Amino acid sequence: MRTALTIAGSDSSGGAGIQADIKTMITNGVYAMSAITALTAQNTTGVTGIMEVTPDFLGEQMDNVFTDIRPDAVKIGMVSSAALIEKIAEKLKEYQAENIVVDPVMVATSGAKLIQEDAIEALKIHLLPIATVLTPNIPEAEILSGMKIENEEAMIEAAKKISENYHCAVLCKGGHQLNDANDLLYSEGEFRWFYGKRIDNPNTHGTGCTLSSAIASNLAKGYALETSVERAKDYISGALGAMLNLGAGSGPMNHGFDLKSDFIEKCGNSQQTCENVLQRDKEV
Ligand SMILES: Nc1ncnc2c1ncn2[C@@H]1O[C@H](COP(=O)(O)OP(=O)(O)OP(=O)(O)O)[C@@H](O)[C@H]1O
Ligand SMILES: Cc1ncc(CO)c(N)n1
Repeated sequence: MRTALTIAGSDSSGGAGIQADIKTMITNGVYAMSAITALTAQNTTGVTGIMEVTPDFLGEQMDNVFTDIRPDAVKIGMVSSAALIEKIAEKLKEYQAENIVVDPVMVATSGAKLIQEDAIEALKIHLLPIATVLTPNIPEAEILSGMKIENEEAMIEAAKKISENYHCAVLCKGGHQLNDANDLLYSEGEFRWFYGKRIDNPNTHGTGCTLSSAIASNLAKGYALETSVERAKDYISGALGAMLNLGAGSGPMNHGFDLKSDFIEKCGNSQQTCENVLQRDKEV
């Protein structure tokens, strides 16, 4: 069985972070492991507290994982301090980790800040150059590129700039800001759009964590980057389209969505997408 490791923060309400990553990895057919960077006390309405682990303890978790069950892919989510980022980069290099997906988590869906200022610089210096693919949303891509993104042309320019500066592929997610859920992949000098129909669901807690973990799971299974992104888009459409409605704020998605019943009707996605997801389910 293929394996994946998530290095991220715990979300007590289970919709984002480590919990979303593990649910996604299991549903995408890989064995899931975790190295926790911080505990957060949060729910669908916001984050009330963050307790970080020490860099040494994070390193110890990674040592235990890599020296026993080697991950075929690694997903990195919330890492709030520069010292933790440096430790992750050191260990990933030491173990020559492959298929590294970096979700540069900066602000939660609820608006809470999840990264310290100096950590953004550390992210640029230490983590981006070893990433296989980086998955910023629009506000994160604006910070990493230093430019304003108000349309799809600017998205292309920013993704190209980040990719060239840090030598990694960049998937810039349109989900939050622009009209359609269209994401742009810039990789090795070429770009490709991944089109997604916007699903009218206000419960988007953990969409970024879920997408990046689904990409990592598919890379772990040996799919190429473009195919992994395609399959991850199908997965997020299914999980959002299942229309779970929990909590008083922006609620979590349903990872146990039932593809076989009313997926097409609820999700509203193309027949091709549904067939891709059904095929994926068969392989799992
Ligand atoms: N309403 C929606 N309908 C369809 N797809 C969506 C919707 N909202 C987000 N997505 C998709 O979900 C994925 C995650 O994108 P998003 O921009 O929401 O990430 P994020 O801002 O990093 O998430 P998070 O809030 O968890 O930090 C992308 O593929 C995006 O296109
Ligand atoms: C732990 C954690 N990671 C990431 C996010 C971003 O959605 C969140 N809300 N919480």
